Amino acid sequence: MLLRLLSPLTSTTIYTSASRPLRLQSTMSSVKDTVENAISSNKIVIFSKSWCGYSARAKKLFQEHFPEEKALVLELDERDDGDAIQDYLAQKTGQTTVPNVFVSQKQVGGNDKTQAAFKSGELNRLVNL
Ligand SMILES: N[C@@H](CCC(=O)N[C@@H](CS)C(=O)NCC(=O)O)C(=O)O
Repeated sequence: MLLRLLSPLTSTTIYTSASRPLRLQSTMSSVKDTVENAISSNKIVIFSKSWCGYSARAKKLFQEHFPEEKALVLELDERDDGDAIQDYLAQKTGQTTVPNVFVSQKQVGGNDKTQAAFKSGELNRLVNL
């Protein structure tokens, strides 16, 4: 990359290769916006995959125990930006798997942690913040 940029014979390559990071950058910032807006504008956000059993159990917990609260569910396998959202969440939270649950802007975690937070009363506390 550096050699290409320094070579006077590859000026067209300079433009081609320079446009790629710019496009990547704008994709990354719109994914960041998508995730951060979802979290800041919704009390309950579940980053999920439609075929995932752990995601299904987390979604069911909220439907059963907090039916009055409407959770925002993003099914990452059904979106073009799903992989990029998963990568961004990994960067943000250190968690690479779905579901990735947020309540009142706080990351709760995957299904196991969400079930544990429900049992301990922490989930109820966060929902009612
Ligand atoms: N212990 C985790 C397990 C989550 C898990 O294994 N999720 C799978 C999908 S069901 C996953 O994210 N696999 C990697 C992927 O789909 O990229 C939890 O309770 O949430």
